[in-house]
Amino acid sequence: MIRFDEVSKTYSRKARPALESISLEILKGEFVFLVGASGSGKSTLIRMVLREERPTSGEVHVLGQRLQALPSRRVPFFRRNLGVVFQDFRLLHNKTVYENVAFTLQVIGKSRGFISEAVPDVLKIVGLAGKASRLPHELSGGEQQRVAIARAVVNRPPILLADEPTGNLDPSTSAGIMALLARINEGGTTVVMATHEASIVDSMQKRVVELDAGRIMRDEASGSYRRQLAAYDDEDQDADEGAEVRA
Ligand SMILES: Nc1ncnc2c1ncn2[C@@H]1O[C@H](COP(=O)(O)OP(=O)(O)OP(=O)(O)O)[C@@H](O)[C@H]1O
Repeated sequence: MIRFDEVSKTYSRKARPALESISLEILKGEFVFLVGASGSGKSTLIRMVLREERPTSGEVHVLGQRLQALPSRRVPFFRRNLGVVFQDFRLLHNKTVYENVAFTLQVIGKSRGFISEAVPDVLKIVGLAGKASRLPHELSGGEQQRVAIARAVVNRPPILLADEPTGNLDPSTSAGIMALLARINEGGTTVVMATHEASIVDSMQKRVVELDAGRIMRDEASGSYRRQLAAYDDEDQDADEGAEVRA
């Protein structure tokens, strides 16, 4: 689904690389958390999947396509396969909930008949069936994020990318958004989500890829926000525990 082969990205020659020799494979149907300190490269990695950024070296493959080989004119078509959700929702403020979701389908040329079925269906899935004619400012933050998710998945993309989707929400609203993302994932959509929120990662027990200064320092199939100490039986245990407490 998504493959990074030795990918490095340096934004400017003076800066240290934002990503350094990243090799990573994400399979169909996985739910993957990207975690790591601010500036560790999570958003850069997501932008590379979208082909908003290109690697300085290495190769990115998404849905069987080598992105470096993709001509610019084909990028918009390629992006139809990717739903994207951000921390700040990015809704069209002068359009209703219905229109926000329908707009995505209009842009890609879907028929009126298709739109009039698909939009109510997806609004039901995200729990907003009764709020189709509201404007974004008439909704709570959690509801606005549900509209953004509806818009991202209405065309049933195989991949959903979420960059800190709960960053502006309180914990109970975030839990609802996570339940929704989990349900979308159970429907077969591959989900890649960058987050700083330990409690969310800990509660889901999904794959965790941790970045540190542009490198992968941990990739666990079912992990927590922080590395869990293994039950060592050698004498290094005390030293390791000390390091963990300081971290
Ligand atoms: N467009 C850009 N131009 C120059 N440098 C950039 C650009 N975008 C990111 N960087 C740098 O690349 C590094 C990684 O940034 P990135 O935004 O990918 O990290 P992040 O893990 O998503 O951080 P955060 O959690 O704060 O969103 C940082 O050092 C950042 O300053």
